[in-house]
Amino acid sequence: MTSPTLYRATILHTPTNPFTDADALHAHDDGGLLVDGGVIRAAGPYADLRAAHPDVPVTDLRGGLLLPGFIDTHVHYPQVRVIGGLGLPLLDWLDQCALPEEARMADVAYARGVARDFVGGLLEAGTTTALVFGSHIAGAVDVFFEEATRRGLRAVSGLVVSDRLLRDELHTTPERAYAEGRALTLRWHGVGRNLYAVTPRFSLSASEGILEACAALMREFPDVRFTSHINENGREIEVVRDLFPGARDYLDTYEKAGLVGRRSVLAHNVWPSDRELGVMATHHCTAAHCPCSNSALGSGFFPLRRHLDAGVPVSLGSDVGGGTGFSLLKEGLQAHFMQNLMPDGVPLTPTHLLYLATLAGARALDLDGQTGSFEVGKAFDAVHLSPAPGTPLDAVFRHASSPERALAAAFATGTPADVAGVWIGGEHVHARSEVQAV
Ligand SMILES: Nc1nc2[nH]cnc2c(=O)[nH]1
Ligand SMILES: [Zn+2]
Repeated sequence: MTSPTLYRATILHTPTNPFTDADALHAHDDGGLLVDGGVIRAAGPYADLRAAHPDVPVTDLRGGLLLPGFIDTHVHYPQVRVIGGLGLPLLDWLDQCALPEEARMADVAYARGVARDFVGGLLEAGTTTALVFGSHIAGAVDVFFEEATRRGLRAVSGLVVSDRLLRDELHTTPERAYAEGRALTLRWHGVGRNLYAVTPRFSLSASEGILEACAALMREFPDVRFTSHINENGREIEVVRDLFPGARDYLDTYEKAGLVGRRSVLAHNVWPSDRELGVMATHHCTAAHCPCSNSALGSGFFPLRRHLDAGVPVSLGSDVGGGTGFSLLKEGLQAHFMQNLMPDGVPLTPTHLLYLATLAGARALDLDGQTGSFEVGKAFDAVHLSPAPGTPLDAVFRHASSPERALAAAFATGTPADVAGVWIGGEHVHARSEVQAV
């Protein structure tokens, strides 16, 4: 475990939900966090903490912003190398870009390289916890958890299962899905920072039999998480309707199997019915909003206001590789743009964006007792944004009239190049390599 450290920085976090609490943003120009054993033991003005703990070594992070580590609630590990397949709608993009690459994960050596690229990409973007769509290949899921463990990421992931309409190499059977999922759960769930997520790809590629196998796993391991896709694209929704003639709607395909609960995260939900929103709210099931992906694949505008009015929790996802990169700053900005462009959009402030990128994700994963904000008793999961001198963001930071103004600029123009350091459970898991001036 790490020794006690006092972090000094401009600190911002949202210990509550700004969609329901006008005072959700907590900002300290010269704040302090006392961290011991990876856990935040005290928080407040730096001067007060220094006076109370005069002998503890100080890590001075002034000149930037210290935020809770970002929480990406929808991202695909095998797709990191196919980011950028722009201009195709979902089902064509899957056929032409994503699925051929996902089939390559049968080669474990290849999967190892992909896992390194993927976990490195998350950490460099400031993501400290991620709900990760694993691979259809069990060996490649092991490789992912090994790499997440090596780098210290908080990973929630599992075997992706499908038994129709993808490619033969990616199909399994309900029996094998259950057996491999069970073995992976026993190997990884609750081991270190890892948690297991039962993950049927989407109802289009999942028979009732395989959804039932997923449900059997969840009954056996009631604290695993559940994730899948829903209501992303018009054509996809039509096919699901044809495949499940007895279902009331898309959500019903998961609901009938007993897969919708407070530890369920459904990605996209661009085209929900009122019934679906009502059921998601009743079960505290989260919608993971992936605005860059929705734009890149032309999926549509996420009806955030309808989700909020119905009481459905919403978090953010990068959806790499349908999405365009790992930065949740960029996802926040794109969410803001899209709401601005909608007739009934929700005006999103920097405080909303910070919440969506942090505590909302922790709540979606039922990890808000451990991460998502800087409250005493939580793990020290943090991202230090400190732009390189001479960049426009550096100029804004140096002249910002308030921490909130600097936060707005971080969402507007920040990138992984501005992530100077990342901590998970008090461990310094990423430090930006400084480019030498020539
Ligand atoms: N965006 C996205 N949607 C999906 N629906 C089923 N699989 C996928 C995927 O890989 N990406
Ligand atoms: Zn996805």
